[in-house]
Amino acid sequence: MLLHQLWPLLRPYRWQILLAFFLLCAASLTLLLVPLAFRDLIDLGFGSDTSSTHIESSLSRHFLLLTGLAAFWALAVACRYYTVSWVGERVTADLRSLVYQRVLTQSPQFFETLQTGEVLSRLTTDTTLIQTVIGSSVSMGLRSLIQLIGGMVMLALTSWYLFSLNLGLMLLVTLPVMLIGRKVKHLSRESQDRIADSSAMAGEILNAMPTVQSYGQENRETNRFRHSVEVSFNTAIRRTRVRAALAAVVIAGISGAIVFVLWIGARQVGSGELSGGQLASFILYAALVAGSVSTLAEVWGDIMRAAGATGRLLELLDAQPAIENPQQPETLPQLDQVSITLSEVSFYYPSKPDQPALNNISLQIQPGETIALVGPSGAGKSTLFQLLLRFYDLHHGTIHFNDRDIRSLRLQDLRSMMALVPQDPVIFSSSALENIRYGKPNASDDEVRQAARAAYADDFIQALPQGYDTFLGERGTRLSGGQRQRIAIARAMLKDAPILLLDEATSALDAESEILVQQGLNSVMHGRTTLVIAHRLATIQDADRIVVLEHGRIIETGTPSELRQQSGLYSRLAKLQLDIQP
Ligand SMILES: Nc1ncnc2c1ncn2[C@@H]1O[C@H](COP(=O)(O)OP(=O)(O)OP(=O)(O)O)[C@@H](O)[C@H]1O
Repeated sequence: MLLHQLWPLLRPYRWQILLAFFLLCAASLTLLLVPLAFRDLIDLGFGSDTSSTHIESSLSRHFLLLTGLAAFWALAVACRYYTVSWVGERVTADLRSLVYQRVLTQSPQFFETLQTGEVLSRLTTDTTLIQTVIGSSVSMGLRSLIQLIGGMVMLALTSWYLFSLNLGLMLLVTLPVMLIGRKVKHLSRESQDRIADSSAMAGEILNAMPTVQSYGQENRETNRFRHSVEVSFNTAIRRTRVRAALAAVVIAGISGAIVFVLWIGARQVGSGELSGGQLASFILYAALVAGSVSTLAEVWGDIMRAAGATGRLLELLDAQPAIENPQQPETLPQLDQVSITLSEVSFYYPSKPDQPALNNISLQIQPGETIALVGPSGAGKSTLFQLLLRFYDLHHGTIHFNDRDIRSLRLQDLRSMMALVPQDPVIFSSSALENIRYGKPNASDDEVRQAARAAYADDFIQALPQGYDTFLGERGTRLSGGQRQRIAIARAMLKDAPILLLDEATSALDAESEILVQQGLNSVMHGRTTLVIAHRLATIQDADRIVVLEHGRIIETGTPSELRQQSGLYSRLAKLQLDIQP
C-alpha cells in the first residue's frame, strides 16, 4: 500500500531499484550457501577420518570457497547499501520539493486552516521517516524475505520433519506481529501529528517574540510548548510500548521454536537419523530464518510508521488548490490600458459563511483612473484587493479586466498585471537590493536603484552599513516600519504593472516622508489604473474618485469635493481629519 502510493516517485529510479534488487538477491543467496559449506566442513572435519590427504585438500577447498563467498557477500552488500540509500535520499528530496511546490500553489484559504509550522514538520520529519523506509527498511525487509524463503527451503531440504515443526511454530508468531503492526501505524500517525502541533506552536511564537516578551509571557509560552512536547512524548511512548511488545513476542516465539527444534534434532543425531553437520547447518538456517523474521517484524513496524507519515504527506500532495487556472486561459490584449469592472460582486470568507465581507458591489474603473477606497475598519477594502488578485473566488457577480473575466485568465498573467503594496509589507531575509528586485527578478542593479529613488528609499538604504547589500534580517527586523513600507513601494514600482494596488502604503511614514513618497507614487500612478486604500484622507485628495465602503457595501462615490458637499460618511470623516488641520 505504501509502496503503491510512493510508486510515482520511485518510478524514475526503477533501474537503480532493479540493480539494488539484483545485488540484494545476490548477497542473500550467497549468505544462504554459507551453512551448506559449514555442513560439509563439519562432516568432513569431525565426522570421519581426518588424516587422509584427500579430505585435507577438500577442506582447504571448502575454506577457500567460504572466503570467496564472504568476499563476494561483502562487495554485494556494500554496493546494495549505496544504491538503496541513494534511491532513499533521492526520493525524499523529490518528495520534499514536490510537496513544497504543491503547497505554494494553494490559495490563502488553505493556510487559514493549516499552520506553517505544521507544513514544515511534514516536510522535514515525515519525509525523514519515508527516507528511512526506502533507504534502508525496504531493502532490509526484502533481504530478510529472501533469506526467510531461502532459509525455509534449505531447512525443508535438510530435514523435512524438523522444518514442519519449525514452520508451525513460526506461523504462531506471525499473527500477533501483523496485528500489532497495525496498531503501530495508527499510533505513528498520531505521534507525527503531535510533533507537528508543537512545531506549529513554536513557529508561531518565534515569529511573535517581541509581543511575547513585552507581555512577559515567556514562562507561559514555555509551559504551553512543554505541555505540547509532553503530549507528543506520551504518544511516542505508547507507540514504543507496542513496538517493544512486538519485539518480545517475536524473540520469545522464535527462540522458543529454535530451542524446541534443537532438542528434537539432538535426539535425532543421537539415534543416527541426522548427521552432526546436518544439524549444525539446520541450526544456522534456523538462526538465519529467525533473524529474518525478527528483522521483518522490525521493518513491518517501520513501514507501518512510514505509512502514517506518507498519508500525511500525500494529503498535502493531493490538496486541490481552491483557485485553479482555467482549462483554456484567455489572454488580455492591450496590457497598458486596463479597465476594471466589478458587477454585483458579493463575497463571504469561507470561515464566515453567513456574513458577507462584500455585498453587491458594482464599480467601473477607467484605464488610468485613480480610485481611493475609504471606510471604517472592517468595511471590506482589503477584501476587494484580495478578490482582484483572485486569492478567493466570488460568490456572486463578476470582475472583468477590460472585457475579460478574471477567471478566464491564467493566475500568473492576472497577478502579473498588478503591483500590490500591502498593509504589512513583507521583507525577505536577504539584501535591500534583492528585496526590491523581488518585484522584477531580472531587473538590473540600476533599475533597482532607480525604483528605490522613486520610493524615497535610496537615502536610508545608502546609509545602511553595506548600502544596498545590507542584509535586512528575517522579516526585515532591522528596519523601521516606514523603511519597510518604502522598500515595498520600491518593489511595486519596479514591477511596473498596469494596475497599482496600494493598501495604506504610506501609513507608517512620518508626515514629511509621506509627502515625499506620495510624490514618487503620484509619478508612478500617472497613466496606471490605481486603487488606493487610505485612512488618512489628506493623501487621497488627488484621487479621481473616492468610493466609500461600509459593511461591505458602497455607500458613496464621487470626487473629493463632491463628497464633501454631501452630508455622508466621507464629509463627516473629512471634517474630523482635514478641517482641524491648520
Ligand atoms: N481571512 C479572513 N477570514 C475571515 N474573515 C475575514 C478574513 N479577512 C478579513 N475578514 C473579515 O472581512 C471583513 C472585511 O475585512 P477587510 O480586511 O477587507 O477590511 P478593511 O476595510 O480592509 O479593514 P482595515 O481598514 O482595518 O484594513 C472584516 O469583517 C474581517 O473581519
